[in-house]
Parts: sequence; C-alpha cells; structure tokens
Amino acid sequence: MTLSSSLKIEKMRMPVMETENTTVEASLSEVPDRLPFPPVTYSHILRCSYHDWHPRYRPLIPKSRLISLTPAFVNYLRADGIVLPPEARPPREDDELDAYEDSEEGEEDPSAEWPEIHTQIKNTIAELGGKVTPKLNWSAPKDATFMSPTNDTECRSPNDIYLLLKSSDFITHDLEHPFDDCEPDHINGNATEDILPDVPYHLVLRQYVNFNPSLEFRCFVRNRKLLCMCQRDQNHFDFLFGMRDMLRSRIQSFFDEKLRDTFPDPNFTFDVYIPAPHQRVWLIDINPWAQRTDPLLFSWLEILRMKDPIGFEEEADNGVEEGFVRISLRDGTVITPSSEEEAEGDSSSEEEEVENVAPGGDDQFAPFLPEFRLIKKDDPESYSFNTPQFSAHKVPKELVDASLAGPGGMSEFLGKWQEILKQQEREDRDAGNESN
Ligand SMILES: Nc1ncnc2c1ncn2[C@@H]1O[C@H](COP(=O)(O)OP(=O)(O)OP(=O)(O)O)[C@@H](O)[C@H]1O
Repeated sequence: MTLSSSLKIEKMRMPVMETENTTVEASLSEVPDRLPFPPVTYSHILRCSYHDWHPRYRPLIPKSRLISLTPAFVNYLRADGIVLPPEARPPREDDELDAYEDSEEGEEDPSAEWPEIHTQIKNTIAELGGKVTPKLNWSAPKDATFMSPTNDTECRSPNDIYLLLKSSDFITHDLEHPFDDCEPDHINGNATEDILPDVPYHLVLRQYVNFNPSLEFRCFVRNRKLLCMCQRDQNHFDFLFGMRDMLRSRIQSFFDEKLRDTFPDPNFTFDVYIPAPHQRVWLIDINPWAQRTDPLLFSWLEILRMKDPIGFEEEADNGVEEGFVRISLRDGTVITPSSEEEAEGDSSSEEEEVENVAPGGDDQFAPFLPEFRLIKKDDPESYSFNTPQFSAHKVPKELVDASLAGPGGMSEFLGKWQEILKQQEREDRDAGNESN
C-alpha cells in the first residue's frame, strides 16, 4: 500500500488519456472535490493486511514467512532515530585496538528489548536462503532503498531490515496511520463504536527473487468483477503489447478461480507477478479499495466511473445468445467466438477492437473485457512525472546526494555519523572531567 494518492494527482492525471480501446476525455471541471468511494471500513483495511490473507492464499504466494511482532519491537520501529544492534565484528589483528574496544562501555543494543524477534529474523533469513525482502502488514519500504547497499529492498542481515524499516515513510504510515480516512463497520445498518482496532503487527519476510518489473500488474476488483488492470512499472515494454490478451486471460482465470469468491470484500485491488513462461500467476499483494491505493496508470475517478465488463461466463449465466458477443477487427471482419479459447486466440491486441452490444440490442456499448492498460512508446501523455518514484517520501536532497556517492553510501554514512556522535560524546565527557 502506498500513501494516499492525493486528489491533486488525480486531477493531474485526468486530461486526455489514451486507453486500450478508446480515448477518454474528461474535463477538469468534471472532477469532483471528493472521490465517490464507498466508505472504507476498519475491517476492510485489516482484511487487506498480509497477516490476514496470507494463510488463505499461501499456495498462490511466493515463499514468505510472518513474524508476529511484540510491542517492544513495534516501539523500536516507532522511535525516532536509527540505532542498530551491534553486529559481530570481524577479528582484528591489532590486539591493542581489540583491548580498547572491549574495555569501552557496552554499545547500545536495542535488540536487548526484543531478543526473540532478533533471533527469529536471523533464523528466517537463513531458512529463506540468505536473502529476503521485508514488509510490514501493508507496505514494503520501497521508498527507503537509497539506504541499502544494493539500492533495492534485498536484505541479508537483520540490520539491513531494521535500516530499511526505520527509514521508510510507508512503514511509518502502517504504524501510525493505517486507519486514516476510514470509518467503523456497520452492523445491521448501525455504525459500531468508533474505536480504532488494535493492529496485530507482523513482519513479512519474503524470499528474495530477482523480479522482472515488466511482469508485475495491478488489478482492480469492483463488486467481485475484475474491472481493469495495468502494469505496475512506469516504463514502456514493447513486448507486453503482443502478450496482452494472453496475460489478461491468465489474470482473469486466476481471479475467477482463486480470488473472486474467497476474498471477504467485494471491492479490492490485487497485485500479481507472471514470470516467464507466463503460465503461473503469483499473488504479491492485496490493497484496499481506497484512495490511498495508487491507481497507477488509471485515475481513481476513471475507475469509479468505469462500466462493468461483461464476460462470456456471465452471458451464459444470463441466458444471452452466443451471438450477442462480437469482436470486430479493424479490417472490418467481425468474429463471434464460441469459447474463451477462441476469444483469446492469437490475434494481436493492437489490431483488435473488442465491443459488446448490450442485451436488448440497443446502442449501449460497454467494454467487453477488463481494460488492460500498458504504457505506450513515447506516449505524450506519459504517466510518469519525471521525478524518481517515491521521491516525495525521501529525505532532504543533500542526504540523497550523499547516498549517490555509490552503493552502500548511505549505510556507511550512517555508520560514520554514529561514530562521530560517539566521539563527540567522549570528548564532551573528557572535557567535563578535566574541568572538575
Ligand atoms: N519475493 C520478492 N523478491 C524480490 N522482490 C519482490 C518480492 N516480492 C515483491 N517484490 C518487489 O517488491 C515490490 C513491492 O512489494 P509489494 O507490492 O508487496 O509492496 P507494497 O508496499 O504493498 O507496494 P504498493 O504500495 O505499490 O502496494 C514489488 O512490486 C516487487 O517488485
């Protein structure tokens, strides 16, 4: 989950936008001040927490482990400043220096307050092959990768994890604001008492895999219908256009078979990863149907106003004649598929327009398949904003510049900074002793 995509950004994204099949034009005057979301309830937010859905969808998720967090560890994450547990030092040749370090007053060790968690994290990293990527109940610390030696969320030690978690605004949001803009649930039409629920905080450690970002997609579900989907990465990938129909079909089947009737809420979003050979769909994340979830290549207003797609299955359920569906190609050919396989076919999505004629034969047109939006080459309406992703959540520019000195720059910088502070303390102490 990312921090709320503000209405300002909604407005920036609204002007003319080329979609898969049509051109949507929306005048800024049409954009309401508040988006017409149904109320986001506390329980919806909790049901989108990794710890809640992980047990249900375990076989669909890349290998991951959950560590239930104690209040002491959560307090450590919440505390200002970044103090890391001392790490085992490599043996030194200089005996004198070793003696000096041993004789120094014990370094502060925050993990003394949560030794079991520290050990569990160490063991889980080892169990998952030595490399993990962390997240809390809803968010990964993607905005803090500049702190990492590898410049991503790969972690090999507990300290790598603490450094990322404590540097991330997204993690702070999970800790301090998970229920912002939400309201209590209603039972029999009456609002329950407005008390913020306790969050069972968990650290999620996922086995680190080299993800191909072009094959990550975000999908939007309304009233248990897959409404639309788009790529997650903000770059253009030419090869995706030829694969669009196949990927859409995979995601649709995955949704129909695994998620549609099992996720407790009718509205939500989910992220998937479909690595080569693109046979298997992996569930990566479930996010709330709420403005805080980044709509990526769509705007929320557009999604909220979108017509329901109508699929083959549904037509069969409604007893609608097969001929009701037609696919017209740009050369004027009209085909009427008799099965999903045929509809999928190998026709190029670039060449094809898919239409649906509403029951009753009137001229209402609605998208037949969920729209699958991809970033076009040199798209003048590029969806990226010429700023690095998550830049709004990063630290002051000077610090970012310091980190650009090279990989690991920031953690080295932090280590040096802590040394400088300690040296300062020692000097102050000595100066105090001399003056006494
Ligand atoms: N097992 C993994 N190994 C390596 N990278 C991963 C793994 N799982 C996820 N990622 C990467 O981490 C990114 C963030 O993961 P995830 O979607 O769970 O975080 P999030 O904070 O909920 O994101 P968002 O705010 O966009 O919803 C993914 O887009 C993917 O690129």
